Amino acid sequence: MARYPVLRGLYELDKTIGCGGFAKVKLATHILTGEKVAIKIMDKRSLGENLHRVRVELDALQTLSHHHISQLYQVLETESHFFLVVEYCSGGELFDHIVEKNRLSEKEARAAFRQIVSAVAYLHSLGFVHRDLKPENVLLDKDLNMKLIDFGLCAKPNGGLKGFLYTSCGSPTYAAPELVLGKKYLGHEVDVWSMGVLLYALLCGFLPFDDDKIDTLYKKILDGKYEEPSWLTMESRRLIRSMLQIDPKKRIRVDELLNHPWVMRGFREPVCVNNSSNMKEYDIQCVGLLARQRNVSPEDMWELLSKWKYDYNTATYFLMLNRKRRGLPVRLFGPG
Ligand SMILES: [NH3+]CCCOc1cc(-c2cn[nH]c2)ccc1C(=O)Nc1ccccc1
Repeated sequence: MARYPVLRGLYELDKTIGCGGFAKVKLATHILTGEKVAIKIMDKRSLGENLHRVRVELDALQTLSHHHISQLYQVLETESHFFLVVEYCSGGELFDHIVEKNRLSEKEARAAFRQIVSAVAYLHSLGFVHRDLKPENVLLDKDLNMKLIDFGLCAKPNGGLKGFLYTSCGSPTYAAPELVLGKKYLGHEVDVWSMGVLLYALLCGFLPFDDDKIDTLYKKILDGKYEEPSWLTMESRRLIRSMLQIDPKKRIRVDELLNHPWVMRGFREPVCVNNSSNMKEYDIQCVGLLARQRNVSPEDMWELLSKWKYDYNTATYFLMLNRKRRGLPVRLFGPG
């Protein structure tokens, strides 16, 4: 008997691939396409006052569509649970890749960092801030593309990016000084700080601020002093220093990162911001195939799909489109 009857006939659950505060993530197979997905399962009872965060995450994920952000495919809700069906990233966590390789070369770190900056700049351009950027929340797909995940702490300040935030959240190790001090802060500035910690981890293989005791860790963050290993080039040191500025007003901005000399080295183009994966465009082959499967006309199928309800049709369409874009044959299993 399926543990979650609502998924029966739609997804086949496999192993658990992640366990967080009030969510667990399981690997699953989308039955109609045979594609692997990740399903984030949240028990409403354990959510408590975090229930509003799920609404914020859903609002964000239903708006976002970017090559370097784990795509939302379907949302299911029962009396006791939320289920977020999202893009599976078979390459696992960036964190594990850094540990495995000890540290990345400047060239590898630059390629990864450009993709992360692209996703964060896109997020900010839509008025969202992530607030929990850390290597565990940057995953890799099978082509080693970066995929940002976990928008459970993201926020959409009402005043847009000028709007202050007050909730202290995210992981202390990557938290900006103003967050640690509990001051009001601007979300995009704390995301830049966290990206600085991320870049440092990519290039060094360890964290700039770390300590087992939380108050010593906070002191180190507020002091803003960290080791600069000998292998760091002057340009890398300068970029990291500009991101790990204690005073958020002195911190480099995301739009300055897009064409920063270090980010541009070896590349002709600045980081592309609206690298939207425009999954919501009409594809005659996928619409036709799904229409036949559902025994409706392509017009009626598109009429249904273009409401983007993030139901099983949305998931099936997005997954078919994914396969087609990877040059794989588009097919559906099952009757019809
Ligand atoms: N720290 C990551 C654990 C949870 O894993 C995911 C979470 C989301 C997610 C959560 N919220 N939004 C997206 C999307 C995908 C994955 C995933 O594919 N993880 C994984 C894959 C292979 C090996 C190990 C882990």
